[in-house]
Amino acid sequence: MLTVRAPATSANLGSGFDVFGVALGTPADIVRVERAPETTITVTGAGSEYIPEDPEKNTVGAVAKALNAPARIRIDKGVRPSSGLGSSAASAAAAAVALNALYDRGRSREELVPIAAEGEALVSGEAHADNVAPALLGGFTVVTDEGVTQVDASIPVVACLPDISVSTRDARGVVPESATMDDIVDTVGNAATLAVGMSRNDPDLVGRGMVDAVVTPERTKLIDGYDRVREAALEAGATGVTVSGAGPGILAVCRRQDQREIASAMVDAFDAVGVESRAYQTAVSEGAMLYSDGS
Ligand SMILES: Nc1ncnc2c1ncn2[C@@H]1O[C@H](COP(=O)(O)OP(=O)(O)O)[C@@H](O)[C@H]1O
Ligand SMILES: N[C@@H](CCOP(=O)(O)O)C(=O)O
Repeated sequence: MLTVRAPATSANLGSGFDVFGVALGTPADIVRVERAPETTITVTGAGSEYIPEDPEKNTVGAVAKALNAPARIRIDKGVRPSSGLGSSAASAAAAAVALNALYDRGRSREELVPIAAEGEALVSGEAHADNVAPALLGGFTVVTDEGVTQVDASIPVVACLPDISVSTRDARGVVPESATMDDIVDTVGNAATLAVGMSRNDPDLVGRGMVDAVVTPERTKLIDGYDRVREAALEAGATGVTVSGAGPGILAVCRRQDQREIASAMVDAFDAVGVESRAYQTAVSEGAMLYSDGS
């Protein structure tokens, strides 16, 4: 049996829609695999009641099919589905690493990115790889049609997850089909600033580069209390705040000393609009880890 832990991820970071992503230290999914004649899946943990165990409908089933690696797969969810924290991607990335090792497929982590993205196509309609790339490679990743660029980074963040659900498929439905040239120029500048900030481990530059006037404003309408929570986080010292992935999670970038206060300000702000939430005080961290061979 092989066990893999794959982390939650936060995609987009505002200015990098469908391109940027980071691996988070917590939460994470744990996936265990054993060889079997046919793929079977069991799911326990956070939000497992909303996750299909049918291999045709679960992201890990798509990965097992793509690697031609049938297995008994057990998923222990730490990342709640429809969270904006790459829940479906965490399972897919973990399964890709585990099944690649179980069947000695010899694929590199980079080669596993499009395979894990097959799972995303299954649940959100498009094989966007901006969650599976950081879940597999760790740090900060830039995904384009030409491939993936990765840098290790260690930026403190608070990921605040309200007790509401927004499906990635629905949130992709509100993405505008076009943008003005002014907005495109601003977005390129912000994205470049953010990427430099990641490579320097500079929370100020990263926060400044998270601003996006194209996709994010449409998605914040789906999150009760977003403006209030964002203001509260900025007042408590966050250097930048945006929607995590497709939402409803909200990501605040910060300096380590401000992290605790930001977490409590965000939870209080959601509370003030009648929404329960939980805040993860974490950081940009490493990718999927192959834990053990218990056989
Ligand atoms: N292994 C899995 N983990 C989480 N969600 C899964 C998995 N397999 C299929 N799903 C489905 O994917 C959807 C959640 O994915 P998505 O909307 O992209 O949310 P998230 O942003 O948390 O990844 C839910 O409908 C869920 O049932
Ligand atoms: N780029 C995608 C990312 C979705 O992330 P998720 O964590 O919400 O699945 C998008 O913005 O649609």
